[in-house]
Amino acid sequence: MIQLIDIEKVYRTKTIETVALHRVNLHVERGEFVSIMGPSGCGKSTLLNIMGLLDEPTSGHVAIDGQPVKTHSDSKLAKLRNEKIGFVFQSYHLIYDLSVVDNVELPLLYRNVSGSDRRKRALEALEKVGLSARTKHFPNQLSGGQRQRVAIARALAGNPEIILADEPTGNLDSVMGEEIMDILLRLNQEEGTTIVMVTHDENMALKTNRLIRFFDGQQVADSRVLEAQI
Ligand SMILES: Nc1ncnc2c1ncn2[C@@H]1O[C@H](COP(=O)(O)OP(=O)(O)OP(=O)(O)O)[C@@H](O)[C@H]1O
Repeated sequence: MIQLIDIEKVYRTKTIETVALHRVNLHVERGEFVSIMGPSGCGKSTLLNIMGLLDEPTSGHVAIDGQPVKTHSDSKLAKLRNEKIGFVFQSYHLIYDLSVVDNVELPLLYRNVSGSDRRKRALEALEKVGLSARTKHFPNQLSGGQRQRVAIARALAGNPEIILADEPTGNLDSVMGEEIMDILLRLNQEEGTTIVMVTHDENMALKTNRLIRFFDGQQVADSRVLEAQI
């Protein structure tokens, strides 16, 4: 589904060159729930941004459904991102002046979905995350776990094939973190959504079906490769 081939990412400033990713080869298959772990600064967010077509590698290439995206125009990349990928971030990235349902509708505005259809899909997405009773609230009237559920509903409203989640439980206590994890597991198991999740929490990572560890910009372990060797 998403293939990273020989990815290298180097950040250059006037004085420093940082190799954030080095020779990364990774194929995320449809239906997988992959967790990515590794110490701070090892390149996890950089990896997720490249997978999500938010950033370009310095060399190597990304393919979605077997199609290399290297030669795509910015507008074609944006369309692909909007149609296939949902993003969930540690700090929710909600718009605090908009109600819950308006936040969830937002990505559909860019897809020319009619107003009534937008509302219907947003309400369906909010139902999936158990927030039907909070649609008219504003984000600052919600708990952290509820805000993250709004962010997941926003990702779901676009009906994405893949969700990329960067430490989705990082700001939450363990009970709320478990709730978010249960929602993601349900989406993966019942709806077949492919999920790639960066996490610092080993317990969360162990619930997913593939765990990849990074260190200094390189993959150092992949549970799927280990299983294949046993
Ligand atoms: N825009 C940038 N400019 C320069 N260096 C950067 C930039 N973004 C990231 N880096 C560097 O690239 C490396 C990887 O960063 P990245 O944010 O991907 O790590 P991470 O594993 O997600 O870290 P954390 O767990 O702390 O979020 C780090 O050394 C970081 O300082």
